Amino acid sequence: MTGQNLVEVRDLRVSFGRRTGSRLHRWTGTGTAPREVVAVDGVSLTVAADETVGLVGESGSGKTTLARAVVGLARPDAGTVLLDGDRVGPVGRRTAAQQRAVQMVFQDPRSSLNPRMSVAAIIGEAWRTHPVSAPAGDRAAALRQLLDDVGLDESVARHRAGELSGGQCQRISIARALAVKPRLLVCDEAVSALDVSVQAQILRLLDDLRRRHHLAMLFISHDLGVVHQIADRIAVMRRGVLVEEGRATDVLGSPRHEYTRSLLDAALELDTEDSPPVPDPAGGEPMPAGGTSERTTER
Ligand SMILES: Nc1ncnc2c1ncn2[C@@H]1O[C@H](COP(=O)(O)OP(=O)(O)OP(=O)(O)O)[C@@H](O)[C@H]1O
Repeated sequence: MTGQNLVEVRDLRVSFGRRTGSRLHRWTGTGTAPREVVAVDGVSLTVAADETVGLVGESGSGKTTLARAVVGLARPDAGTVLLDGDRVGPVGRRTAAQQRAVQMVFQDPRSSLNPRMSVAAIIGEAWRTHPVSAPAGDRAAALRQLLDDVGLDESVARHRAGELSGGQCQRISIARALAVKPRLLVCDEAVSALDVSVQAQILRLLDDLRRRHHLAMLFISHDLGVVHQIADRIAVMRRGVLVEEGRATDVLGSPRHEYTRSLLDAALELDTEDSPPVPDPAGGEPMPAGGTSERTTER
């Protein structure tokens, strides 16, 4: 560990369908796992405090599995995840402080929140799970502040999650993560399920929050246009392997790996009709944002 690295992943390997009986490696498709799938194959990656690392790659390249291992939701076959230089295991083996330090924001904000719970109850539950982060004094004021931080009116606190729009739900997911005062936010396709205009708002919010709260971020997306807007560094994954990694401007401006070039070409070829253009860091044609994302309307 280099001192300022908050998270360091070393030679991580995660596979599925190998260890039968392991709940963490249970096949989640239909029928039985046909064969071993090596989702993450010897990946090393660091995220420094205050840094946003974008993790890109096509569907199935292993991004989510790597993220889940960082959060502690997937158990590696080999390799290590270090947090502040200390080796950390899966969730059950992490200290409360280690669990609190790494929070995840998922792709589908609606399914990651209980639709019957009020926003106040959702945040209250986060504080109950991690009491050390719960406000010592006025909880209502702390809740108002949290909602204000994510750009929501205090009246939202009374609403059930099921009554909110997709964009509002994602703001609540972010507020729930922030409530426990994490140091790393792992965002897994956190804007992919949102309408393009809402995507831009949530991206701005995340960028603003990470600066104000001095957060590090691992931002996962298959959409280079989106990652370009937020990442300081970009890591490119293909078939479980990290093929390229570097400063965002370098990776996007002069990609070294053929696969990165093909991702860039695909992004530039997309129909940009409803996507706000993103300036090309190399000074060339603008890159579309949100072009390859699934899109749903907010409600
Ligand atoms: N629970 C699981 N059981 C078996 N195989 C899995 C499981 N989760 C992921 N995989 C496999 O691991 C590989 C990597 O999947 P992963 O979801 O990590 O990729 P990804 O890059 O995040 O893709 P996507 O963007 O589509 O989510 C894929 O081949 C996938 O089918």
